[in-house]
Amino acid sequence: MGCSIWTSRFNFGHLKAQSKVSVFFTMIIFFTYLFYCLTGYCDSLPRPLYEHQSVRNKLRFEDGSKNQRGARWNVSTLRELPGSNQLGIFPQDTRNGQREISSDRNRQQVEVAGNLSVSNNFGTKEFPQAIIIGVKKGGTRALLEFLRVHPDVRAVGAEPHFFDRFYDKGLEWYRNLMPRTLEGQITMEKTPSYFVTREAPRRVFTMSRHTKLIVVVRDPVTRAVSDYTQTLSKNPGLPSFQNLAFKNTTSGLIDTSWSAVRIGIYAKHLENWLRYFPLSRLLFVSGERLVTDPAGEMGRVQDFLGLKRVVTNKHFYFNQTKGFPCLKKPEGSSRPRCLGKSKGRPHPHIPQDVLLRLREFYRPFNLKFYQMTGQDFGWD
Ligand SMILES: Nc1ncnc2c1ncn2[C@@H]1O[C@H](COP(=O)(O)OS(=O)(=O)O)[C@@H](OP(=O)(O)O)[C@H]1O
Repeated sequence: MGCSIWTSRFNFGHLKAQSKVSVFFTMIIFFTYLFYCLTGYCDSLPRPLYEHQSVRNKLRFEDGSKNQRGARWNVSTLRELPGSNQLGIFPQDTRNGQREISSDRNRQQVEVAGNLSVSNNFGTKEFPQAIIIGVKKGGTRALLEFLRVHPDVRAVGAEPHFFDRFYDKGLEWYRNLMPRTLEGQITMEKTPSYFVTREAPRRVFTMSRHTKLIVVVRDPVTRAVSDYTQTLSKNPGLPSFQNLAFKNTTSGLIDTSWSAVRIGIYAKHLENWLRYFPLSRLLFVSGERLVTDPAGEMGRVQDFLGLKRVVTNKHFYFNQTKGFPCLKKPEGSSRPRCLGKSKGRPHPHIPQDVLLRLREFYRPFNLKFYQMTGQDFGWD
């Protein structure tokens, strides 16, 4: 029956066999396209530039202005935008059940899995106005994830390592790694090895002398043990901590060529940065207080960055099992999340006399660092 309707409506009798075949295929293509559009995929086709612009012009902040610093997006306007759901603008539409920010890689997977935010599609890629330059194992990941909760902060998840490893790729390469930002939002990245890279201060200065620099510092002895723990986890055959820390165990001479020791001589590395940047461009965050009072430390960071104090006590809860503060609602998710297993892991036992000797070694450098920064971190 269906077949007879088909033949009565579309009588191809007068056409040659070849023409019949081409009409048949044209219709298949047409109906496939129609089906595609009905299921919503046509929205992903490229649109003319002026259409993108008009979409962008539709974006307004809640107070009615455009691009105003500190203002929030008018979410209802965004919901009305064509294709907004396909862009995954609203995290609640794209939850993927992942609870831990377990690593840089996972962070990116979370983003790729559908949590593309507004700024992934609108705005421009800018050089970072602020960089977390160190220190390794200081708590840099925690700080970056806490900052990403702020609506005016957009940050790269992975460590770009531009100013130490990939400088020859050029500044445009670096800028391209950045997430898109809207006016009023700041771009950030974190690469803890910058703090100890000799060329990094000059290179960052060349990019912009106005770059704000954040250093998360932690008791250098605990930091060294944390660093050692990380290397040990990748290489279980590693010699003992004391074997690596001392040039000679009987003389008790510290081996400063071991990076786990060298990184903790903060005063020496800071001197390098102060050749290019005034102290006012640097903020020193206490890694210890970031654990005991994350909201307090975040207050200082937001002030330094010229941001409204949005990330406060209400964003954190203390996870008893992990023994660390975790986020109630990290960026792009509405579920509580702690940092991954490699953050806040147990350290191996190091003999007390070894730790005391190392503490003694660091004392003069710590005092110098307190003087230089005007802050007493209380490690001694
Ligand atoms: N909220 C929260 N959750 C988990 N871990 C936290 C947190 N805040 C600070 N820390 C401390 O961060 C230490 C890791 O520092 P980094 O992120 O700078 O490490 S890395 O250099 O990026 O590898 C990590 O070091 P370890 O304890 O040695 O694992 C933690 O002590």
